[in-house]
Amino acid sequence: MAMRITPSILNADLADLAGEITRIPSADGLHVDVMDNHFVPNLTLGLPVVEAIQRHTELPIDVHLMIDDADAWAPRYADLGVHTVTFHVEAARAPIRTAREIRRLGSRASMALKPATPIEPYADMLTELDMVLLMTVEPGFGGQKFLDLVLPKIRRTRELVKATGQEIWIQVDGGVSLETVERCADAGADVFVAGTAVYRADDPDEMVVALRDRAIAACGH
Ligand SMILES: O=C(CO)[C@H](O)[C@H](O)COP(=O)(O)O
Repeated sequence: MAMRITPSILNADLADLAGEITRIPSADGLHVDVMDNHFVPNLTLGLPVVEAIQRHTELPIDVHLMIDDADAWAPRYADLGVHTVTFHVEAARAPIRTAREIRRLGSRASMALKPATPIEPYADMLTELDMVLLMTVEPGFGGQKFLDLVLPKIRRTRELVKATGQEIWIQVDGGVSLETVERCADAGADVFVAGTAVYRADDPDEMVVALRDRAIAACGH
């Protein structure tokens, strides 16, 4: 199974995004956190900045919407032609319709769950998704401590994904580091968002490679 590292730019130098992106050529994608100061208590960037980032990288862009009214906004990001659009189930009134709309517009559809949101109620809609994002911190800020309590949910999600017979990626986001990546991979994750670990490293690209190597070594599924 492929293990993918998608660094989050949240902890990069946001005033030099174009430069920061060039520091991670080995990444499998670029994770862009969109926050609205309503769904989460933090504010980052929106459509115009994502559009600008697209002009500066060939990396697949993975937009993580931490915003209210996900049903209305998610298609606007898919319309930009990004690789993946992730919306939070807690912010969506019609998650199946929204996932279908993202796919119809040509992006991969992904749904995120906060640490306390269970996966079981959404088992039947997994086939509408290309990826499930399991938050391993409360969404809103980089640099938080990884929540071990999410590990059983990663295992359960892997079981449910296996049962679909489809290739649905499981992404983890928050506190992912050289210390925690193995636990996530062993539990069943295959896409890893890392912000602080990558952008606070002396050599961010070396850290991307090291994280992926550890994930591959620990993959227990
Ligand atoms: O979605 C996020 C916060 O809501 C970030 O992507 C995440 O926290 C990554 O940062 P770090 O690796 O520093 O935890």
